Amino acid sequence: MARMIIEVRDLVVGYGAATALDGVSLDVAEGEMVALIGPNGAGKSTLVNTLCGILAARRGRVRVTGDLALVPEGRHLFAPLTVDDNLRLGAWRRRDRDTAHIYTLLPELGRLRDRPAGRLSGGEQQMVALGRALMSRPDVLVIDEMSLGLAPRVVASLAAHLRDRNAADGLAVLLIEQNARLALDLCSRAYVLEAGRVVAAGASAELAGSPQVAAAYLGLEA
Ligand SMILES: Nc1ncnc2c1ncn2[C@@H]1O[C@H](COP(=O)(O)OP(=O)(O)OP(=O)(O)O)[C@@H](O)[C@H]1O
Repeated sequence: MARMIIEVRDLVVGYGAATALDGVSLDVAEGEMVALIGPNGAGKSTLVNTLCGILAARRGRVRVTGDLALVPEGRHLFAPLTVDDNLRLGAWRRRDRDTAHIYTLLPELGRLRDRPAGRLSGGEQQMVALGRALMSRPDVLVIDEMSLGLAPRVVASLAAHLRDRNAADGLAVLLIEQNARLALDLCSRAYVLEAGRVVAAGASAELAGSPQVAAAYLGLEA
């Protein structure tokens, strides 16, 4: 059986009197690409912050076995620093901060390496955020709203890079997306989170074929 990289069991997380995650269980195995979809306010960011240790569980547990890197919503690049310097920051915990392999993996970044990150397009910035996360040579990437505000062509190219890293290096991915079509295309399994609870989970192909998911997330008639 594949080793689990992320294991979330019966997780309860809240803010003050409010409960944002109410008994969530979710797994990502080694080399697996898993999607988490859900509407605004479902609890997706709360889960990301709990996985990263920013928020504490009130009940249940979160276990991450291996190195996790986050591609955060909104990218959070250092605008005045060059692309190359932003990439280096992704390896701040490592002795090896050589960026050469990132330009091989993501060739689009090569011609941008000396440009300030703040003067790049949204798509270029997202590519830098992905490269920065890959700098730590993680076992699993948690990607929060990768496609937000980006043109379909850019999204397709980011998705192709993720597929390549998954196929070539066994990189596991937890893709948190409002773009359900992208998430279900790219990932083999998916969870649907609504109001802090997992309301559906399973193979992406099965979820995409379910009338409820199709109607709520894919814009198709139930
Ligand atoms: N700092 C906070 N204090 C109080 N309540 C919060 C806080 N952050 C989030 N919440 C609430 O927790 C619930 C889950 O929010 P969360 O941001 O995790 O959802 P989300 O799925 O990431 O939404 P979005 O897609 O809009 O980013 C929501 O009801 C939200 O209002």
